[in-house]
Amino acid sequence: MGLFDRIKKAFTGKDDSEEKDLESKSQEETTQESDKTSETTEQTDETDVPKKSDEEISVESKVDDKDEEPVENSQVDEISEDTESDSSDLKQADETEFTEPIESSQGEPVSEIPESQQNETEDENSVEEPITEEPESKEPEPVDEENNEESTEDSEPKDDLKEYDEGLKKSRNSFGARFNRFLANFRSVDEDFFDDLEELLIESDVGYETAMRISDELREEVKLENAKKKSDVSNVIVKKLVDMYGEEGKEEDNSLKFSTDKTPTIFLFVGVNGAGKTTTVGKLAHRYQQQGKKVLLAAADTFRAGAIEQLQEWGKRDGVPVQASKAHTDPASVVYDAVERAIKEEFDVLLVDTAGRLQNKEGLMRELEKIKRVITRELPDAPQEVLLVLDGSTGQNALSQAKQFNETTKVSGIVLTKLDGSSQGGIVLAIRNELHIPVKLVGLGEQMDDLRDFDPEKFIYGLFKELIVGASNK
Ligand SMILES: Nc1nc2c(ncn2[C@@H]2O[C@H](COP(=O)(O)OP(=O)(O)OP(=O)(O)O)[C@@H](O)[C@H]2O)c(=O)[nH]1
Repeated sequence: MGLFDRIKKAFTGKDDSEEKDLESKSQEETTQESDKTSETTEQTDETDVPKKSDEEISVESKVDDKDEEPVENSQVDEISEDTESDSSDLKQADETEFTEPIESSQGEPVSEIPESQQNETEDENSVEEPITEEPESKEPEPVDEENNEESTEDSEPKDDLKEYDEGLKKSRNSFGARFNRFLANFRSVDEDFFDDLEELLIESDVGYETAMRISDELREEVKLENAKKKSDVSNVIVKKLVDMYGEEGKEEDNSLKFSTDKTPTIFLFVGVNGAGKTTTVGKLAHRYQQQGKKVLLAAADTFRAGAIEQLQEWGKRDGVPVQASKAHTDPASVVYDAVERAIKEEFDVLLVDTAGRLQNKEGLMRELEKIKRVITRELPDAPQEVLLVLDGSTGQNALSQAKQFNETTKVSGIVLTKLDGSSQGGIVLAIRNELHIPVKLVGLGEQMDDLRDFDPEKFIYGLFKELIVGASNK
């Protein structure tokens, strides 16, 4: 069973093949009924349906012809080579102070989907209905600074599925609206159909290569599945997207690696400034601290003014110590001190926050290499993870940043942040299909517990919910 059918079965209780069986059964029954009652008409050719409904669209013969398909390069977003200029756009975000209420309790993963949720999903709009903006979720009430501790204890843990569902609402609406506009324009599956489909996919950040691959494979599939109605075509497209994603990720291990002996586990966080490194370090420290682990943070961004204080602020909120030095100290020496301390004082986890920007790109990459060498010299199995933090809302820039970082600093996993924002979501498909670096964590908000282990099935459901469930309401 492909990923699409697995997700559909988990969330609606039935998969496509069962639906098709049901459909053909009911069609058979209807035919038998009409045979009995019909007094006159004898249908000689079963495929020749005399009256086509408005929705039906013909698959033209040229669908076959792959070579003739025009590929418009101009549709492809230019991928910026310069991470420093990418990051300058994000600079403003640095200034944000952490004034949000502190929420606590790491949500534990839920394996079962609550029944109430299943029923709810079955009532969702079908794909042919425009997906209207869902109402924004209610902002959490601000919490009085002095009462933080009390509310931390009282707050309910968020469950994973709900977090994915709520966190991906904007991305889902944006993809859904785009997809509906695309479907609304269609009358037939011809060359224009494939041009528009490629445009839709590229705009949704799935990446150029992936968009072309999906488009090519769909030519065959639309024919094979004999997709004529809009709902059939839509189903084939979403199924293809999801199944291809499942296929590409078969060998992928999304779990975080830990030290296998008594030595501390070290995670090194890299990425351009503003991507969300410090926030992710703060969120993860909170998680491990809540699990009873002894956590140390290292402030190895000694370049950006305010970066050390920002991490120290997180340390205070999390109740964990921060190894820091004065601004402009050699970051490798801060990391050396942190590793020594982590070993000596038997910390379980050391999280290292690094600079997102130096005078130039080469300098940054050299610095990251030096930090890694210092760690490995002290603890040969560390760092257990080099996590590249990418801002999910920067689309294709995130992909080019990942390529650059991976060339110089071997990245073991990706943290995709700000998926609760205006991300198109497709970047997750592009990362898997084009980079093959596993996404390990996702940021679904700014609060302390808005960091989740990446769960591909919940992510895909969160992103395509209406389209997957809608496909069962054909
Ligand atoms: N909505 C949302 N905002 C996030 C998320 N993760 C981080 N942010 C915000 O993004 C902004 C930048 O985050 P930082 O953690 O300072 O980024 P950084 O990579 O450490 O930046 P430098 O320290 O300059 O290298 C802050 O305002 C964070 O609150 C997320 O998952 N969702």
